Amino acid sequence: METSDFVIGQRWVSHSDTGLGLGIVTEVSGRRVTLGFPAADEERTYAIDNAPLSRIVFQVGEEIETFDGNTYTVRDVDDIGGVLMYHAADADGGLHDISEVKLSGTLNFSAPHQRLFAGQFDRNGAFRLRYATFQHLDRLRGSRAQGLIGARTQHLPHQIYIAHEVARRHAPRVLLADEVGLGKTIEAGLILHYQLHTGRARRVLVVVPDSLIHQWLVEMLRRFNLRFSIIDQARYDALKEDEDDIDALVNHIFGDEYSENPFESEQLVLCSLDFLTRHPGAREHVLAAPWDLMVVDEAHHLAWEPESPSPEYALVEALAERTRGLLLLTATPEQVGMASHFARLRLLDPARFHDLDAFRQEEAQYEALNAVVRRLLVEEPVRAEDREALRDWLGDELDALEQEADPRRAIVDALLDRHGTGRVLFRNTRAAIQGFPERRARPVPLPCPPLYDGCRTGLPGLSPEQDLEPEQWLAEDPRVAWLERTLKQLRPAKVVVICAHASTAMALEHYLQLRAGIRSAAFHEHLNLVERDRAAAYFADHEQGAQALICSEIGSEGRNFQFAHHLVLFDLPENPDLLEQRIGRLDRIGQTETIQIHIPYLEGTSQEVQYRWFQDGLGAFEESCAVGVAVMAAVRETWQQALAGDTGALASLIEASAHETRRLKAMLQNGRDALIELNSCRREVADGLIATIEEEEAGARVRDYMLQAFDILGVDVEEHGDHSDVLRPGEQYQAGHVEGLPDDGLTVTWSRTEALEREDLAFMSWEHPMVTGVMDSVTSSGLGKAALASLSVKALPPGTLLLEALFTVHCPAPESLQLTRYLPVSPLRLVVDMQGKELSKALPHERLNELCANIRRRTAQAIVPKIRPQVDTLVGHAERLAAPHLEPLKAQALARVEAMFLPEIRRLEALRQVNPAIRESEIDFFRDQLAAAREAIGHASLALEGIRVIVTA
Ligand SMILES: Nc1ncnc2c1ncn2[C@@H]1O[C@H](COP(=O)(O)OP(=O)(O)OP(=O)(O)O)[C@@H](O)[C@H]1O
Repeated sequence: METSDFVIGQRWVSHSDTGLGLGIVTEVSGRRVTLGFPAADEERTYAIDNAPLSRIVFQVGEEIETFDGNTYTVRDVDDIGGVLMYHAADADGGLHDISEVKLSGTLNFSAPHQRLFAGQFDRNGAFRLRYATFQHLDRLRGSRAQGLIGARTQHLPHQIYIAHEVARRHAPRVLLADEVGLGKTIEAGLILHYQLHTGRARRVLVVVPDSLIHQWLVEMLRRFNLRFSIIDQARYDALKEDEDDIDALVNHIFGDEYSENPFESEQLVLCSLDFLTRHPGAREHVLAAPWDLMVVDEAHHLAWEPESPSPEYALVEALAERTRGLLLLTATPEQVGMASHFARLRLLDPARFHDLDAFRQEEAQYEALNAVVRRLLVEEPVRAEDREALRDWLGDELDALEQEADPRRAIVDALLDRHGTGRVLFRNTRAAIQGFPERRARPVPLPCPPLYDGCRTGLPGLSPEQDLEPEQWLAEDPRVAWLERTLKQLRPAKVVVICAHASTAMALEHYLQLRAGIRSAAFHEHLNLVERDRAAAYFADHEQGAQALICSEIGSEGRNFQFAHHLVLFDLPENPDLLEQRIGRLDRIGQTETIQIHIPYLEGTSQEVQYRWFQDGLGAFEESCAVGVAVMAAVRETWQQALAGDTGALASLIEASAHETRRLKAMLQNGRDALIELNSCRREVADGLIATIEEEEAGARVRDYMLQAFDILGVDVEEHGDHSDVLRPGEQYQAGHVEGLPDDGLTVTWSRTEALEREDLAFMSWEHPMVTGVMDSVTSSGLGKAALASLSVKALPPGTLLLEALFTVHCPAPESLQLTRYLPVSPLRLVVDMQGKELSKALPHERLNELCANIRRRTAQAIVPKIRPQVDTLVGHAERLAAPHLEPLKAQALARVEAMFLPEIRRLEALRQVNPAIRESEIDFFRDQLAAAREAIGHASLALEGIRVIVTA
């Protein structure tokens, strides 16, 4: 009997809709046949003449599955009246007779030749796309640029360096402490993007102050295509409303207010620290949810004293213990003191930072350490006294480090880590980066009105309006009239006005808007998040927007106002780090002009003292002053006396502060800062990375690939500009393969430069979700897995069969091992003939693409059953020829795994010498990971991922 004659009970598959699974013939009537598809619970009727169906016949040695889930291996097949009877063995060798009627309705032809035999083959173009996809994946996964090419950002060396250095780590736990406005949010975004893109992390929690929620949300989406979900009170309120009465009753009985944990239902969560610490339910939920990576912005809020950690610190500590990756961001790490700074380092790496006193003593050694490190990097041979110092610092570990491929670098890294903050702290400064516009202080001394007679001095003198009615001070405080005048003079220039208190900001804004007719907006903690963002957006609007934004201190943190060049400090903060935060709103990447810092102060009051101290003692207006808090601690008493009105104290305050500033800066420059700088940006590495990224972006590789894919997947492309296109679903659109293409189309650019100028265009890079989605979809689906082509070349007689086979390395392993990092895709292409000769060099892929033609589907379907034995032989030849390629790939992967884990293990062993708190189990964790990875790599195999059967004509 011909296998194409339909008989009730036979199993067939639809090659136009493979998702239906394995069908069973239920009716044959006249010229029509009806099939049931149990897996899809569907029935379809076809015209017999052109039914897109292929008969499924399992061969001896193949595995079959029955509808009750049992599997068997076929030993023999009989045809009984057109319906097949399989004689098959179970796992114990017991033989069974199984009619094909009993076969499972789900069909999973993973092997390409099985797909071919089942009629599930594609055109040549799909096979080419599949091969191209594996090749690009392999190149991209092996590239140092991987994870760094998708962001809509400029390539700034200090950011690229940090992102690359941190994001590759198994457990990225660092303090990003660049000076204000140098792009810590962007660095964190790059690290997140990298970790998510490479599958190192899936669940991310970002914790920020209330006022920065929206900015983070927007920045992550527009720059990194990362869509975060905000969890706040509103989300909890909505949850409560959604719960029906029965839930409420159950929860009431079991004492659980919310049955759902919203932190578990989202992958990328953005949340305010304040909300988490205030809302006990949220606190419990966030701790119960698993996270791979956590980011805490403005981490200086995590105050800590040895006996009394703040609730914010305690919560972050609890989360930090449960989370592999942790990024803490602050421009002013020492704002609330040295102890808190140490405590944050401890959150990151408790094994290394376990003793505050020891940490303090280490700081005293930084100058000596720096001197040795510098010499080590440039001098040859190493001086005898330096060798001695190295032996002291590193002990026996020195011997192992000397065996490394680049021993000097390994020794320097170990020194920076074991005796500095090397691995965990990154800080870039304006001085090191250069190219920032200047900041100019414009003091405006004003007479103090009698109104403030009772509160000119001490801390109240910094904001004397606090205890008065707004009507009164608005009328009499000369800073108000000056502000009105100045804003009018500066019109239409945008001006950010910052004052310490919300009440001052509110009153001022009210006055400017209603009485002075100046378009302004207020930004303070009494506005809700939406109102704050509306105010910031109104201020940012170039044409219709506000001229002035009047902020309370919360506006001085994290926000981006670099489009403005004028800053008015309506009052001055107590803390020099807060001053730096305020100026940092304008002094940020993207600022194009000199920043004018207007400082109206009332003569003879605390305001004048504070102005003179900041200006003459610390020089903190015109330059970023990282030592401000340390100087403050040293001169605190004199500062308080000066604020209290003691003019003699003011002179000594300025002198002592200037002296201490110079001394600390010089000391840090030679010690701590120098060490941190060494570690924070290695320019030659950063430049190399940027060159690699730019090389990847140059040319039109990603566009060419996507055009190839769009052609197969039915997406219409219309040229839009030099680097941009409009994409629209076409008639043959295969929605399942293309993520995020709206029905009415999408305008995209393939150029980073254009993407930075035109935010309305989607930036298509190798890491855009649509591109990665297409690549994933091609490799994980059967698209292009099997193809049939004809070839006419004189050299080969007609009817000759060739096989172009594509293999990749497969290594099933728990996801947590992240083995794809070490074992690249490594696509292997072979071309074989029936004699088992390997012809890939003689017939390169591109040449075959030119020469091969598609075979009409009906003809192909008739050919396939006839050439089945030959195809099996060709596949056998290909597998035999491929096998020897596996071992070298495994060896390479093993070397990479060891290079990752062995230094990690050695480091913990070295740290344990000084820190008994490191448990053996912590070191065992890495040893176990290494052992598991070794074992998994041992089981890696080559898998046949695609075939093109070529028939010469
Ligand atoms: N590589 C980049 N390309 C384009 N814009 C950038 C880049 N890096 C930073 N920016 C922009 O510079 C500004 C400052 O960056 P960001 O907010 O990340 O700084 P920050 O160090 O977190 O600041 P702060 O200390 O105030 O929190 C932002 O407007 C950001 O969008």
